[in-house]
Amino acid sequence: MSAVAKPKNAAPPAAAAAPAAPPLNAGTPLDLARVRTVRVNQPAVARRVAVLNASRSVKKAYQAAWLVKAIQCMDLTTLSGDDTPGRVRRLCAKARQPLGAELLSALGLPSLQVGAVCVYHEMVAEAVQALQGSGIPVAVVSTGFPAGLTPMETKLREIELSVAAGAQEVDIVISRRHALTHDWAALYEELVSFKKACGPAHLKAILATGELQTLENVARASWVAMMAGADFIKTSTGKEGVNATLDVSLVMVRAIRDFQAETGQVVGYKPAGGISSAKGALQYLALMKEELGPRWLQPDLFRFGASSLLTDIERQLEHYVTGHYSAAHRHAMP
Ligand SMILES: O=C[C@H](O)COP(=O)(O)O
Repeated sequence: MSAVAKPKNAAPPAAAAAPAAPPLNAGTPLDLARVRTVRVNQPAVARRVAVLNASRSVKKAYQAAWLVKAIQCMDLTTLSGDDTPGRVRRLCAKARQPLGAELLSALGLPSLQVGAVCVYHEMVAEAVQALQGSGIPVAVVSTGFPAGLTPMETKLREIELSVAAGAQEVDIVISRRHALTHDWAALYEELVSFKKACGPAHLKAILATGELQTLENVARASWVAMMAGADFIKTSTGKEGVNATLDVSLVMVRAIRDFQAETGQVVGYKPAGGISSAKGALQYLALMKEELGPRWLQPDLFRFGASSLLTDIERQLEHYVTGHYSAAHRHAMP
């Protein structure tokens, strides 16, 4: 990077002190009557999303501060069949230092790191070792990710092995058929078993919303997952035809809001899949702030699941401090 100077007339992004993390979600008994009352007003969702899409995004120092927040809330991810220990080590180095030293200093930040590193089970031990001493947790995708069509026994063993290898967060996939056939009791039981197998690790429930057919199914599956003790609800694996969208996100965050109002339990949110632009990330941050409040802009309650988003954020931040865009390949992910 060419010499970077702090832009004039612009405050540097502030590094806010982290609030105390909420306890794990204890869940509730399955309340089928409550699940069945969940409705989604689709025209209202479309109107709200249109407003979000039309909103002018924040500029200059405010935008830089929000993009730094997006990095802090990122599950930096590699989920490829050709992942290697070397790639995972490079990803972990990036997780520890997501921005170059010069850029970091120009932003006035003493340090910065991502929310977590997300990998397949076979890469957990490598990631745990590479992140030692950083405080960055390792998240693992599990339970037959991405389709979730392996035997239950295998799924539970997979969770146990990953937690034993040091994963602190487990991103499980639900059996979509339970939501598609409205067998909410089966979905609840499955998730309760996953939660038990996680022990002290956080359970992040991937609903694979692009395969659930209706927003009502998304809303009801969100409720069942939270009743079963999910600490986060997550949209997608990144492998479905349709991944994270603002529509499903609105439905899911409103379920989180209502669940908290009715039970007192605080649940996090993770949109994932296809979020690769800084502009898109800003829309999600605005959604979280407006729908759930600033507490959901902290990494213990909000994460982006993304494999390539950091590249664009880095470019935008470099533009903020230098006034120039660099080539995307200069910020390529490992
Ligand atoms: O959970 C994370 C997703 O798999 C990442 O999806 P992406 O590669 O489209 O960013």
